[in-house]
Amino acid sequence: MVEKDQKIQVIVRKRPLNSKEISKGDQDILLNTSSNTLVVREQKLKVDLTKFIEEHHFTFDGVYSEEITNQELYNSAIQPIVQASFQGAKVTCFAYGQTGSGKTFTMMGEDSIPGLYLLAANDLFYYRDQYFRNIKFTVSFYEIYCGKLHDLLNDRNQLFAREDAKQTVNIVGLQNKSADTVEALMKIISTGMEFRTTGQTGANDDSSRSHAILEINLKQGKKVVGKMSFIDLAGSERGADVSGADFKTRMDGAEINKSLLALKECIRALDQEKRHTPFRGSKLTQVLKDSFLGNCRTVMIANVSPGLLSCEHTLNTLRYADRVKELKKGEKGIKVDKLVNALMLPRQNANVVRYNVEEPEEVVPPPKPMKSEEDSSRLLFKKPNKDDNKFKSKIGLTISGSKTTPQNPYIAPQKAVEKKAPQPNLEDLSEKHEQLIGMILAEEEDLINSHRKMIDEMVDMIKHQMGLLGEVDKPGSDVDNYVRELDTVLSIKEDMIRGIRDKLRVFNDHLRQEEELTLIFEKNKAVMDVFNLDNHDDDLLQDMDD
Ligand SMILES: Nc1ncnc2c1ncn2[C@@H]1O[C@H](COP(=O)(O)OP(=O)(O)OP(=O)(O)O)[C@@H](O)[C@H]1O
Repeated sequence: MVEKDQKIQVIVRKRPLNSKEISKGDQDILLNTSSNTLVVREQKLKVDLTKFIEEHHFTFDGVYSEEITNQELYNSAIQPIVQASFQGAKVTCFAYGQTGSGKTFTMMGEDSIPGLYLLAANDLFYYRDQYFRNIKFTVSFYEIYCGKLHDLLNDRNQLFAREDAKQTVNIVGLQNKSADTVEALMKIISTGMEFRTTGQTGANDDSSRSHAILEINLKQGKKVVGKMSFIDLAGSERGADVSGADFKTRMDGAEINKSLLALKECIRALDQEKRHTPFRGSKLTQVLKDSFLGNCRTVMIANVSPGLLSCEHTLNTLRYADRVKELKKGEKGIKVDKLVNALMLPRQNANVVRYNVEEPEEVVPPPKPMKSEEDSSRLLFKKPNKDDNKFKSKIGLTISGSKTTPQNPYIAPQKAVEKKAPQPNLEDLSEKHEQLIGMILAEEEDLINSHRKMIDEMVDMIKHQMGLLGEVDKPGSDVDNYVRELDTVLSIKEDMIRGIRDKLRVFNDHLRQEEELTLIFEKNKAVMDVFNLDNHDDDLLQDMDD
């Protein structure tokens, strides 16, 4: 399916809908249109609440549907690089994607279904036994969690990456275990998997917050003559996890984000044969430096969930994978499907197509309101109190000389509405006003809580920075790490301040709007009261006319 000797391949693997998703009524929104193209059918709502589908078209080196087995995926995309590792190449296979998109299923397999680890192990030993009897295998397995290295084959001991004078990155103290049989190799891997981080919360899904790096070295004597690495990357959605509950979660999310961005940049640099590759951008790319230099081959598997409910994450994964490798000119033919062409639907941009949905679709969440615009449309008035006449005296009414009474007392005088949209129904608006007040109260509470939380996080941040300074002051310290962490801390600080400022601004805007609208309301109500009185109090109107 994919070209055998490409240096970099980016492929997509779609998993089937699972029973939970099916029982929730989730729908498959991914369409394999060919062996290397995929369409995401995103359901959206227009401002007028009509539904439409936006199609996003992608092209990769290979797109594997839910029917493709691990074995078929392996034969097509991974076996060629396993073979290349016997020709001196450093080969790397990345699994990228949202939590639950099938990375572990692909890498480890499940029950009696073998994953890529086992399939590759079988072949490594097979080729060795057939053609390269003098080669031995050693294995290391470690993870990067919160920017720190932990040895999965040695009790999760912390490890340190050091760059030597030749700028080779060495991981000091990393265990390298020999594996003489497939079974021994698999045993080492499953031991390492058990050590994968469960994090402070003890939740298993915390493994999705770490990158796991499995390296199988092909050795002739002491010399490494080839290398095969499998990298199970942190859940792609974790990078966006910067609004987490505490400073540590934010740091962690920011670190994952940074490492995934740096990885993308490094692979792009490799693809475009750039002279500079930004390895130092993250701990992940720093330790993988060797795998990006010289004779190397990389396969990135972007795992995606098929359901509508995962649409946003799926699009993020595909966009990331799409940018990892820009297919060369001519390779990226955009195929707009025939139905869409037949409908003469407008193309929004290179790979996005939209059309209306005729049948009512289910599960379409409404778009998030745009803060400034939407909120102002909710501007609300107090419920009119028919007995409340105090405005009459407060407001100087300017009603035209006529005594004609409007049919509907809720309509303000003609003069007032001439240049404006029709007047709102005061009953409705007063109800909405109550909602605005509710919103303001909730915003106030949120603002105060956020401020309190910011102060707590600032304290954590200061402690962290003191630790960082303590580390960098030590002789032979990891300055790259210091620079990266400082950068992360500062950007978290900026985000935090920006976040709270935004809340403050919105809160202030709402307060102001509420004041203005109450005033407008009072004027309207006063007018209304006058018209109500008109039926009963000719003397008053006469007074006002006068
Ligand atoms: N290709 C597939 N065929 C059948 N089932 C699959 C496939 N891919 C994934 N699944 C199922 O989907 C579920 C989630 O997959 P998996 O645990 O591999 O996701 P993950 O990306 O590794 O998530 P995490 O980051 O939480 O470890 C599992 O129950 C798995 O059995």
